[in-house]
Amino acid sequence: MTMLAVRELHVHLGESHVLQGVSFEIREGGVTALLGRNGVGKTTTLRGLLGLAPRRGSIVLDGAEISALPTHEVVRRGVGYVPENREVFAGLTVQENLRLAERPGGRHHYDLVYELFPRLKERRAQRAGTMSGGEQQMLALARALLNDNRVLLVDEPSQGLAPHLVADVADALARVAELVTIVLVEQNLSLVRRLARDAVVLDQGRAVWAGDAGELLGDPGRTRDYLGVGVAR
Ligand SMILES: Nc1ncnc2c1ncn2[C@@H]1O[C@H](COP(=O)(O)OP(=O)(O)OP(=O)(O)O)[C@@H](O)[C@H]1O
Repeated sequence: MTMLAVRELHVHLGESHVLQGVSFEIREGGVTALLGRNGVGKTTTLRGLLGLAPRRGSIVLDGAEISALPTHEVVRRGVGYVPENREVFAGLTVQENLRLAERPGGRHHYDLVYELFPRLKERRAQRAGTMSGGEQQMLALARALLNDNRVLLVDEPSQGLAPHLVADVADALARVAELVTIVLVEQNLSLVRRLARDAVVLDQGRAVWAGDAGELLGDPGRTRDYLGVGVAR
């Protein structure tokens, strides 16, 4: 089943026509990677889906058109966002960060979050800013999982993390992907290889390839042409 269908999405930022008619579909469940060279518009696509960037085009979430909705309404319909750089409140405790993320009127899945991330439970009284980067990334994911989300948009979760922390974050994302559909922007192709079932590639303001992530990453020519890198190990 299709969870998210994007048709002819356009975003202008300042003078730049960054997204020039992006179209793709995200299947329900698992991880779809949104890939492409630096600056191609991956973050802008996530922000456009959320209404954080002014957009034009069609965005259908689970059968309902959401492209004209304001951000808070898109979020209320079950689209969670884990932005780049984690953005946790460093001076607040883990528990306070989670409490601030509670979406009014919905259910809050503390049991799920603490089961998935026992370290957050152990550290619930600790200030977020004193935790490791990997733990902060888990807190950022936990904030999105606390609410009833159908889709999580996760931007560069491995950025700036030491390799052993990347492995922890990958384990967490793999478990989260059993519960909710994930759209993942990620430069670390070994992480993409491990987690993603499907992939969409952006280039020059459009989606230029979509299909099986393993097929893309298993093809050195395509990986080089689309992503500007050598073969992912
Ligand atoms: N506020 C802005 N005004 C004008 N141009 C912008 C603005 N924000 C981003 N851009 C440009 O839009 C393009 C897309 O940026 P975006 O961050 O979406 O790319 P990305 O694919 O996520 O890149 P990266 O892999 O480097 O994170 C870039 O060329 C960027 O310079």
